[in-house]
Amino acid sequence: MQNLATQYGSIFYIRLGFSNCIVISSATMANEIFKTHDLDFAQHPKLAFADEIPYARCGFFSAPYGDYWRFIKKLCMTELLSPGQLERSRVVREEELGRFLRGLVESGKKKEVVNMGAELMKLTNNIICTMAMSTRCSEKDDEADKIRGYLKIAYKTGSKGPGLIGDTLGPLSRLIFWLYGKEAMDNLQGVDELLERMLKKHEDQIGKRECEDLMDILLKVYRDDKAEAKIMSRTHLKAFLFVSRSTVEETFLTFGAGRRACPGSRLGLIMMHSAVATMVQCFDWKFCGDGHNGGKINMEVGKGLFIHLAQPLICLPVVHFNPFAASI
Ligand code: HEM
Repeated sequence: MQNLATQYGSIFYIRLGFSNCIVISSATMANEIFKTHDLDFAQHPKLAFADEIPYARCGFFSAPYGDYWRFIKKLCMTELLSPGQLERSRVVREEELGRFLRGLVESGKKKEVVNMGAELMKLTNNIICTMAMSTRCSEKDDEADKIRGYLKIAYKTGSKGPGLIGDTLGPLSRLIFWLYGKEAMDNLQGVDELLERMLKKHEDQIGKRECEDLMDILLKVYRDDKAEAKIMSRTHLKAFLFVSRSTVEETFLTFGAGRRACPGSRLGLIMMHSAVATMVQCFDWKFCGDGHNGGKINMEVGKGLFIHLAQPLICLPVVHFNPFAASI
């Protein structure tokens, strides 16, 4: 895209399969799109199999710009991801970060290399799952294992076809759905049953939990008799909880902009800053990966829905400040 922009300028039109796209690459144009014409671009393209796959239209990202989207956005900004809720869930992040740090210190002491992508993914998943439903994704219990399994399959099948957005595939989408649709549907059926069980468990414990998680807050809203809350069905509720993960992209609009900008940007930055600060403050890093260029990190991007390195980032943490020294 960058090469094309150098050739064709800061605004150009491109066809991706059957989809029409406009690529913008200047601050002035971005301002024009996200401020002056924000409303015209507030509609996200729907997922390729939105009509077949349950949840596809009920999630936040794929929700059409309208009453439900406005309601969930308000709920995010005032409750779920509000500064107050982020402050209340600080202890969750501290605990998980401590666990992450302890693991790295142990690996450093044993001179064991670490797959950083996998460790950071585990850290983020654990934080988000605990904040959302008081369940750690990497615990050895049944539910956590299942969540991890479903997410893995969702990413895998999503990157093959069902996760495609817009009408990129045109009439071919029927063929792709025939190939991969069943896998996606079976997986979502499993997610649905699991979330239903977890919702029931949470419903039984309403008012008993000391620190409310996102599922508690959503359930309270769902059970509220006021008209606005009725927009939310049980499927909406589950779609919202089947949270998407994000990786960090280094652009000026990392979190998008305008009304569809990322509502989790504050939480994303908090998690990223504290993880990076911990890694820099406590360790020197020795890069040990294979498949890289003369000892340099290979920045080639892997295939899939989210931006990630094609080759795993394998490093040896060399401890230079051990915060647990007194207790270990
Ligand atoms: C560093 C981490 C993150 C990055 C780089 C990121 C980036 C983005 C981007 C680029 C968008 C699309 C904006 C657009 O379409 O214009 C987005 C949307 C979204 N993000 Fe994030 N995000 C991050 C973390 C999070 C977190 C932690 C959450 C929630 C827990 C979250 C929830 C969402 C939701 C719900 C949307 C859809 C908003 C809508 O459609 O109105 N994100 N994010």
